[in-house]
Amino acid sequence: MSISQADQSPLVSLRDVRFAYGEREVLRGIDLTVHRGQVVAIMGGSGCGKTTLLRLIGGQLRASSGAVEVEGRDLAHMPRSDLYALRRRMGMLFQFGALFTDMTVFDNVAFPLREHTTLPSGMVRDLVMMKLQAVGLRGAHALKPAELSGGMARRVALARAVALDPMLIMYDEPFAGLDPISLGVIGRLIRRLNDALGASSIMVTHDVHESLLIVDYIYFVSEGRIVAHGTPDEIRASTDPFVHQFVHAEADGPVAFHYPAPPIDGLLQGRRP
Ligand SMILES: Nc1ncnc2c1ncn2[C@@H]1O[C@H](COP(=O)(O)OP(=O)(O)OP(=O)(O)O)[C@@H](O)[C@H]1O
Repeated sequence: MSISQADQSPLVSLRDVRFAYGEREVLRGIDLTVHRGQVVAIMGGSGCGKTTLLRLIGGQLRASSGAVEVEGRDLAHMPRSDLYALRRRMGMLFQFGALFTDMTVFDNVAFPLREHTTLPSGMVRDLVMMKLQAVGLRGAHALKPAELSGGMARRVALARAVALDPMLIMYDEPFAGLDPISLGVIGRLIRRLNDALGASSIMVTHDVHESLLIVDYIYFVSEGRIVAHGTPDEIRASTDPFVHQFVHAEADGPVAFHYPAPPIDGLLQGRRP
């Protein structure tokens, strides 16, 4: 990212954001910034609130307190019509990027264009083919999802997520279930599509190694709080125990491997808990 980009106001800014599902507080004061042009990763253990963060940024959920701003506008104070217009400029790739199984690859990618625009069919065709070309699957346009490998299906889901040329692309676990080669391909595509579209991207992921290769900045979330953040170089050099556990895939550390239990000694040799 160039210095001039960094100087601009952030595209996404969360300040002291709290959120609860009913009585259950999930986010407990989140501060997070995404600058224009950046690819940012949000990492953390299962259930720590990562997907909830994406939903807040996408305007599908409203913060209990604090501010969620996109392009400098607080989503909580935006008229509904403006929020819908804003959402159309966000691309989303949900967990496993489910495709419509009864539609061809072409129709899957064309879907958002047909839903949200009145473009003539010739232009829809050109746009779909350009997006499929960008993910290397123009030749697969007539196939059905069942005829694709997992990595190919994910690439189609990527093409669909960027069909409307979003300013912000959000990915929920884009690497889930992929083999190591497909994972590398998807990672590089996320970076390339971001840069080619002049967009910004946020991805929720467990894959720290792939993230370190492609992102500009990483936030670590634990128990609803940001516990560490930094550039890939800062994260690699970090001595923070939480970061260390993630980067070195250690089973135990601040994120416990064991569900809380009494010491095992008393359980062995036939003794009862
Ligand atoms: N609609 C809901 N109603 C009530 N609780 C919810 C709801 N959605 C999520 N939760 C709870 O909120 C917490 C955070 O969920 P979230 O999906 O944001 O976590 P996550 O970090 O994305 O998890 P994972 O990595 O496992 O997908 C979890 O404990 C979850 O059970």
